[in-house]
Amino acid sequence: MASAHLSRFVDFGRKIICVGRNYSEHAIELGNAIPERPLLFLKPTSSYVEEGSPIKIPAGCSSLHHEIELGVVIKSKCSKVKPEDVMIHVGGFCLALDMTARDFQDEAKKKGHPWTLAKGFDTSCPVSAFIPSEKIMDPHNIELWCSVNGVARQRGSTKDMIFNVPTLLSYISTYFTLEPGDVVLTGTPSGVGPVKVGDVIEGGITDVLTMKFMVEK
Ligand SMILES: O=C([O-])CC(=O)C(=O)O
Ligand SMILES: [Mg+2]
Repeated sequence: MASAHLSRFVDFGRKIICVGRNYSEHAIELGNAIPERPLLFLKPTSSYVEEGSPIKIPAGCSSLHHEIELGVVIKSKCSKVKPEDVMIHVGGFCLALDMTARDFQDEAKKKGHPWTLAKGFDTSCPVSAFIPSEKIMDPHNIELWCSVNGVARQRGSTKDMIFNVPTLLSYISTYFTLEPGDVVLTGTPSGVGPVKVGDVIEGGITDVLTMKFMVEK
């Protein structure tokens, strides 16, 4: 698929598959165990929001958290692929925020309920412009950062991922057929925290791109 088409992954993508607790320091900061296998959950594509539109706090949420993450954009259909064969299905990347209603998630965790509402509400997946693969020579050696109102909150390197991108994609493809335009969010480094109405969240991949979102009611 031509990357001009792939650049509109937000319009035609079918799935957003997210990985949880893929950085030890983040798992620890929320009091969670380090996973033995990738922890997966989904967001609906209706959760996408692009720059120029705001992030909206979901009804009843009193603790909306930012989680800055590297997104991997799939360019070709594949299923049950080995780690060594999977990267040819990657068309590029994006920067994303896995916006999380932490209070909803905490309640769901206590009750053993799914995270769907905590992670999948409208505007829970702000994304940057598409980044062609050529711009990221090594997805395991990039620096992600996130600030709120100009104050640094998160800074981490993708070299600290517990499961690297080929391992994640191979594992995911064992259970879900990956399709063009699908996006895999690869987990967040430490430093997650709350935002409120009027805040400005900025994120970046050092030397590659930045993005900015306002938080509204
Ligand atoms: O909510 C969480 O802590 C799990 C998650 O999405 C992440 O680690 O990126
Ligand atoms: Mg996350």
